[in-house]
Amino acid sequence: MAAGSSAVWAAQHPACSGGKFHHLSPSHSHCRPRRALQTPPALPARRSGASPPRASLAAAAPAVAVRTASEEAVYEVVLRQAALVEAATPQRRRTRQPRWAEEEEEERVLGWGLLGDAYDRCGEVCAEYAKTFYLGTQLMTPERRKAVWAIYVWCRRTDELVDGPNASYITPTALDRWEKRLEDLFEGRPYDMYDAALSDTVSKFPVDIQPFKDMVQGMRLDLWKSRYMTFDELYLYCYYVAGTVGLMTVPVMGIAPDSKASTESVYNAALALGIANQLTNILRDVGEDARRGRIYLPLDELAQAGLTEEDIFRGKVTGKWRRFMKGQIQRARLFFDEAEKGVTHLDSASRWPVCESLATKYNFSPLVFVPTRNLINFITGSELLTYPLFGQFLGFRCSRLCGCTGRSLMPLRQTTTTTSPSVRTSARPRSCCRYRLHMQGLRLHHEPSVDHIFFFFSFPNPPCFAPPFLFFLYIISFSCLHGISLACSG
Ligand SMILES: CC(C)=CCC/C(C)=C/CC/C(C)=C/CC/C(C)=C/[C@@H]1[C@@H](COP(=O)(O)OP(=O)(O)O)[C@]1(C)CC/C=C(\C)CC/C=C(\C)CCC=C(C)C
Repeated sequence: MAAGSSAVWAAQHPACSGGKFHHLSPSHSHCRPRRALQTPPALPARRSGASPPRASLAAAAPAVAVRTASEEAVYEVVLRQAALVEAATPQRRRTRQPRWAEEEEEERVLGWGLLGDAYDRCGEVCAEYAKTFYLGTQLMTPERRKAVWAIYVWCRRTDELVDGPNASYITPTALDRWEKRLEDLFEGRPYDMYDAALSDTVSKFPVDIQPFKDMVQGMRLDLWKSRYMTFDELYLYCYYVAGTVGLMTVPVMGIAPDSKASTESVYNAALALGIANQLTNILRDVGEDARRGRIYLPLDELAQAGLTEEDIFRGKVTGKWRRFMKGQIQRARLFFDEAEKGVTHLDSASRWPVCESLATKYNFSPLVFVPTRNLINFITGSELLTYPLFGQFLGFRCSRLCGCTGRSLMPLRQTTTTTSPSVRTSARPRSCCRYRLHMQGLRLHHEPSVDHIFFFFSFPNPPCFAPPFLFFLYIISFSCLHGISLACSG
């Protein structure tokens, strides 16, 4: 499990190491492993040293390699999902029937009727919200592609509950209802077309409900929690809202039949990719979050760096801030490293969209990818880490705004719940600009903005002296080669 940073944290808090639930208190009840997490069924025997991220951490903090409370809790879900997959596909390493035969059969089952329509609708949503990802899924077998679409749509809708146009009306009760609806669809009682597609998916693939429930739990946190005292707390949040995506999708994407890696290690990598992405988003959005009164940074580490909440709110860039951010970036990199190791063990037809997710974050033209890692490089290199605090103030917007439409994915019924003022003010603020534009019915295209300039800083030794078209080629080849080498290796 990705845990590099936690080991660093544990190294700084030796009294708290040892996997004890040392920091749990009533005020941090979300950190308490829930019953479902504590008693997973049929766990496979735990291999010693089976948690790769620990190894990657060992370099950073060789003395400590013990899971923290959150990591323990998440690890249980990983084991549980891995066990489910192992049980469902005992012969996964054997050769399969030819791909064309699989595809023909899948098309026959999914290609027509109401279910076919439901999946097509999911595909349309993906194509609208996540174009590059959608294109990547075209390389998957039809059944897998459609299943990943269905999962994507459920995640997007869940996220939209607290991040969409009706976020201020969402209460814990509304999230409880959403979770009940999830349970129903897992039991074959879908509520609408999108649910029907997911219901079909979970009946065909060995997907555990726990990561889905955990994502809802992450949305619950967002309703009331705006501070994270330690990285352990933040880690759990990142698992809830992003690490879960990896656990949901790998059972669908499949592990390469000839892979020698343990199922568990592939799941650890998948988890790491989600966490790496979320940490990157957090570092990118420090300024935007601060303007909403939120700090998704470990406050104890902030204090150790000699920084206060006030410094964040003031957007003051100092030597202390840069040093602090470098540490945070280093941590995100460890998670990316961990994720990268797992990609080659995925079924070859499923690797592309993952490589896209690993290698790209913002597409500022239909052709050009900017690697996610390079968002991290950019945060490190560009004007020495000032962007997360100032970028948003200066009005830089990410081109992830591309491709949004004014259509909400939520049924009206789900979003008209009334709420108390306190809940209303604490609803998650991210991407609200995007949704404000949604509300105004505007369609956003590639925003010409200063953030394009930043891409100059986002590559090692950028050829800033080159003519623009050479630079253009440089970007394409850098991103594509990285993606291709990942997808083809192994
Ligand atoms: C193949 C593939 C990439 C599948 C993932 C498809 C899928 C189901 C995506 C759901 C994404 C989603 C809508 C989640 C809701 C919560 C949320 C918003 C999480 C954040 C994502 C998106 O960031 P973005 O910046 O685009 O979002 P905002 O505009 O800020 O709202 C997250 C950061 C989570 C993204 C998680 C991943 C990319 C993890 C994917 C992991 C795998 C596919 C496993 C890979 C396997 C190995 C072995 C490495």
